[in-house]
Amino acid sequence: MLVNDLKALFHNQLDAIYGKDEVFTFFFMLTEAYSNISRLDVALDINLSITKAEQQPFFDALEQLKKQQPIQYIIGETEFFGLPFKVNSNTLIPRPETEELVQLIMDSYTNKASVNNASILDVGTGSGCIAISLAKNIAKSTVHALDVSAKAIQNASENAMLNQVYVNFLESSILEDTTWDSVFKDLKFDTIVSNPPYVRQLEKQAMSANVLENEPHLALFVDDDNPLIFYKAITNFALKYLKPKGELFFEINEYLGRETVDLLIHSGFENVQLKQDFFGKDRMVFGRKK
Ligand SMILES: C[S@@+](CC[C@H](N)C(=O)[O-])C[C@H]1O[C@@H](n2cnc3c(N)ncnc32)[C@H](O)[C@@H]1O
Repeated sequence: MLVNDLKALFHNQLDAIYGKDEVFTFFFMLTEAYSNISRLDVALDINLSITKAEQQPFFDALEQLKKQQPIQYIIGETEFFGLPFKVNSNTLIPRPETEELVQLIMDSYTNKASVNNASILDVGTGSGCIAISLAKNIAKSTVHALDVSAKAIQNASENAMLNQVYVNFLESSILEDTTWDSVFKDLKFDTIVSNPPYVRQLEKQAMSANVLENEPHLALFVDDDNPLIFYKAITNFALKYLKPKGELFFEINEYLGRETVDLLIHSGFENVQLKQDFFGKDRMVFGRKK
């Protein structure tokens, strides 16, 4: 079959669901993942063809796309901070906003030449995207990462191997403060970072079906009556386990910026700042322990 005919079939069956541009992107993500054919190859060689055996994964992907399954879960891999990450339905698909959070932490280390052998903790690591990106990019750092989900820890461990970095993964709930001493023993951190669950139930109706029906709810949702539950627990944790002058970084719900800033200020953090993401939405809050 000609690759161009296969591409036409994708447009034919999916344009009405996703729009032409998105289908174009999906198709090339699939050709690169399944047959190592680049966009340029397709554009330059209109007679390029693939065998019957090579076609099958494309037909399977087409069916999954029709059901609005995320392309990253279909391919089983995505890119974050320039690195490859395996993803599956047990882990949130890493978002570009979270790359901005990682960049913020990287910048903080550029300004902190005095910190050697930085000790970093990522709470709610999921695919490990934050922890692994920091381990890869901050020289001589020791990175620890926590998640309540054993399947997420499994996925994150595979990603650490894939990216050839060491991360100390811990399976535990940050909400159970009685376990902290046994899990963390005498560890103290220069940086604690978290992108915890922060979507309220009341925001569900504004979410797209492919997120709601495919991504793990454990990673997404909090109760409407206590939307900052993770931020409160992690802030208390940071008061105990951050070194003096250590920093706490959060990705936040765009509608709860003021409340998260107040939480850090009332907990005694200094230099507390709210930062917007690329789209101009309140997305990051950070502060320094006294
Ligand atoms: C929004 S996802 C973030 C995943 C990843 N860090 C990222 O930025 O893509 C939140 C993560 O918190 C984890 N989580 C949920 N409840 C938790 C708890 N009580 N203790 C620790 N982790 C928890 C979920 O399993 C999920 O992996």
